[in-house]
Amino acid sequence: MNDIKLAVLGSEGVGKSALIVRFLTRRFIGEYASSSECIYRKRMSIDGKQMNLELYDPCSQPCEGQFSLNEQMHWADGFVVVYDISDRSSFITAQAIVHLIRELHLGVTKRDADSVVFLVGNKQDLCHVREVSREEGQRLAAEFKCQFYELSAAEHYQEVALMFSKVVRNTSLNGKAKDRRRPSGSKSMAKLINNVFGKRRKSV
Ligand SMILES: Nc1nc2c(ncn2[C@@H]2O[C@H](COP(=O)(O)OP(=O)(O)OP(=O)(O)O)[C@@H](O)[C@H]2O)c(=O)[nH]1
Repeated sequence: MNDIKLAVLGSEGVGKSALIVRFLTRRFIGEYASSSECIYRKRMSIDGKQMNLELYDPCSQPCEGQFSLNEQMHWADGFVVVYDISDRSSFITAQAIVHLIRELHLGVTKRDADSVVFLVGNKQDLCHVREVSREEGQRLAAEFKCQFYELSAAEHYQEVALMFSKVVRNTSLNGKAKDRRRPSGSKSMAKLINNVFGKRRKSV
């Protein structure tokens, strides 16, 4: 599996764009337009293998032609679910998203119960106003079989890059395992859905 599609999900203002931009450009930019959704593209090498990565960054405000959550679930091979450690309500939203990802069944979407989900507590630099403990994050991740990270898009580049590289690697390995046991067809259906929705693409 050389084409990897990742959806970065979470409630408004948790730092989804900040994490993606940090990963793609190494920079932290304070403010990001949140009125449009984007698919960013990047070619990267993992274990000596070239990968075509697409990263979906949804917009929190309603915008034209927006992916519904269900469409996001169909589209993506792997998920990064983000919350803000200084905002409990964002943790509750992250919990609901992870639950939804795990709930949808094989056959309904291209994913199955084993799809790769990383749970990320962002804004670790705001730990003095923390509302969600690291242990709560770890517990949620363990319950839903996710990998767990606490990060700061504002302060960490290496950790953010490592996290994204791991999601890509794990998603690629997971896809290979699925390809071996899955009858052909579901992949082309996913591609069709992607073409029909014809998302705007950005290259960084
Ligand atoms: N202190 C701190 N602020 C951050 C961090 N990451 C993002 N922010 C800030 O949080 C705000 C929201 O960041 P965005 O990246 O736009 O969040 P988003 O989840 O993409 O938001 P929407 O596009 O509205 O859904 C901005 O003011 C960022 O500067 C972080 O790690 N630490």
